[in-house]
Amino acid sequence: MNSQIKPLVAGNWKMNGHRAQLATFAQMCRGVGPALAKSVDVMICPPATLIYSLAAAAVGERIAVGAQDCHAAASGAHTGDLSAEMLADCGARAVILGHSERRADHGETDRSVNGKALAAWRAGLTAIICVGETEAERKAGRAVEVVSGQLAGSVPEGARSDNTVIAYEPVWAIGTGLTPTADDVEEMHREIRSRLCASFGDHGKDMRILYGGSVKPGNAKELMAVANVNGALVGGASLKTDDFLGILDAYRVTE
Ligand SMILES: O=C(CO)COP(=O)(O)O
Repeated sequence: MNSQIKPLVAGNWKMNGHRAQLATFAQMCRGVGPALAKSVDVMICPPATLIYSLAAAAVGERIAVGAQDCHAAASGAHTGDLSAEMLADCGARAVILGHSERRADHGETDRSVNGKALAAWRAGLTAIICVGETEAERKAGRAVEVVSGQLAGSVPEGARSDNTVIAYEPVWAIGTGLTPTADDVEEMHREIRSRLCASFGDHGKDMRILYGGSVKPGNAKELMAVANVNGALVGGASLKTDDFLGILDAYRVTE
């Protein structure tokens, strides 16, 4: 286990969940006791429609609430968009940025993600910046090059370990049940760490690097034990209490 950095397990609910899922969130909160919360930070990033209610339900609990995207501006004529300030106002503490689904569906670029990260910091939110190669890029032997380029373009100057989290999510592992081998994860996370250290010095050393892509209770322990893996960004398995708590078991300390 990576001892000196406190890991973070964040659930990304994507475009799933109605108000009925408040009950699921309450169950999850009951499953995260003080001992577990000592070894891992836990977060759920619901769709924007649920941020306020989940954040209200999270008061006094050990699960934080985050968002899935923000606009780079603080306010203005941007129909349908939400600013980082609005998300913070609703109780979000962090925002996922540059997820591959947003890069694919909404044409987000490293440059736009960079602007959104600055907006997140401006509003006092932690930016969870996603990077990851496609299957074709991995097969072409370009995975490290692609991820390095995304890091260089998406993570603004001034990134610190307390305002930025990196999430490595190979696109081909998202929602497919496929995961890279532990060796492949280790290689990529080592590469990401060395680039973060080169760009951000001590902050790069301490910045959390999450792994995301088909994390399940059955593989969490192995993946979370890989060097420089400081937690997980979980999609499908974060929608069900048992699955999510099963992933968190990777951080339960048995006495
Ligand atoms: O995209 C993801 C989290 O952001 C990963 O999704 P899955 O865990 O469903 O593969």
